[in-house]
Amino acid sequence: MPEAPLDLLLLPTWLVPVEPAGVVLRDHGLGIRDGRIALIAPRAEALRHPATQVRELPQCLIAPGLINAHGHAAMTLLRGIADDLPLMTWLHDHIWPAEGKWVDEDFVRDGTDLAIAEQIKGGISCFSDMYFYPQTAAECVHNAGVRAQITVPVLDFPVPGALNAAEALRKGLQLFDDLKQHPRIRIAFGPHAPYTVSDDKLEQIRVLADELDAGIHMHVHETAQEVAEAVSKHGERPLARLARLGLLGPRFQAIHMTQIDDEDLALLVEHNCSVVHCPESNLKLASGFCPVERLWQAGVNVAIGTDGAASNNDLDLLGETRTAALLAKAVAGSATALNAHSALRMATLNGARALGLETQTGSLEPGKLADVVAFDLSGLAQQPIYDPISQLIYASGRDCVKHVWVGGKQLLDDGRLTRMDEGELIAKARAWGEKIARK
Ligand SMILES: CSC[C@H]1O[C@@H](n2cnc3c(O)ncnc32)[C@H](O)[C@@H]1O
Ligand SMILES: [Zn+2]
Repeated sequence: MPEAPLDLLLLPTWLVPVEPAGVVLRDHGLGIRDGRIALIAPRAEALRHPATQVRELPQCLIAPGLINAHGHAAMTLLRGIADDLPLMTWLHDHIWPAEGKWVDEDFVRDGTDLAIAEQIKGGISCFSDMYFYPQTAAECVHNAGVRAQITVPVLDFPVPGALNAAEALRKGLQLFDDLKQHPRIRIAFGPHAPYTVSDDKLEQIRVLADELDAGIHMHVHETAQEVAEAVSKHGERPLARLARLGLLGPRFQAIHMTQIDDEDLALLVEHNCSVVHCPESNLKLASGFCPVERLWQAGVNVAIGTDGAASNNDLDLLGETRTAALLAKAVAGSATALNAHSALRMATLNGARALGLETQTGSLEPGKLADVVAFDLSGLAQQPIYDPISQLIYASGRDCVKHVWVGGKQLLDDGRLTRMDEGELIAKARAWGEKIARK
């Protein structure tokens, strides 16, 4: 039977599949059919395949869509509200009071839409979210066409949208049920941090996550103070406590991990956990430095996240990847640590692996979902091009992002959002800013 035509054939100058590692294909085509990558072949061969639409992308590099493995999407509406403070002052004296006062479903809807738009414009095709009213965030993701892991937030105290952890889990389980067949949304558990979630709730989450084969996404070892306080209160480091409670495993996503001793590293390796590195949030809150090179050499899967816009203050994963590559060298004391190719892998395939999506996305391989970003490297600041990946990571900003496809659907076309109204998003964000600033 003759092959069905491709829906779309992309013809970039450079194609970076990420897997196999280190490969840059020049003058190749990528064909998309039914939302998946159907073909990767040299240009002349690719052109022999009938295609409904052919898109020439001269001087563009196509890569897997970037994956922001940790954030709090709706916090875009709190961007810049409390800068230049350490984590606990920032959280206790500013962020939690502001969230208590302002966060409702409308806040989450408008803030999440803003975050999704910013992320798509920055080449992000998939993100992880830990915030209140996860059902509202899921609606935003559904409508926007992007891919996401939405986590069910669990804390020991009342939060917007849930009077207690039992209510948060009840609503969360409903969300698991409602969205179990969703093609772009994966629900996971989001116990906030070891210092805000008690053992009984963590044990409950372990049982539920095992039953549902779900991810567990948690801030862990964000600061030295967190670890020191846990040791003095409970005589145990937080990661060791999580191991004792049975939470660690390949579905466990440890966010931050700026403090890692030999036993911590052994636990991460033994349980095959992922670490999500958020270098800019760690720098801004002076939280500490994640030893990325040490983790990488030990075989731990390290992904990258921006964290929320109130501690970063942008959702620019390309910029975050550059920061990660530069910081890894300083922390390791070695300029060979985390080269540009490895950094791009962290921002794509390792993110997919952390979120349990590595068979579906994170690299450009036939059969995978067509989550693709096209970066325009034709600008003055990118010349000359010896190694396009070096140019992308070390010399390019998110203004180079030209097109984004998620599951073969184009969400960004020549820098313009195809499904979201940028003017409306800006107007809503300004209205929130004015309302919050007045009080
Ligand atoms: C459970 S909803 C998310 C909760 O986490 C807060 N938050 C944002 N950034 C951080 C961070 O770096 N460490 C700890 N907690 C953080 C956010 O404001 C929400 O309250
Ligand atoms: Zn966070």
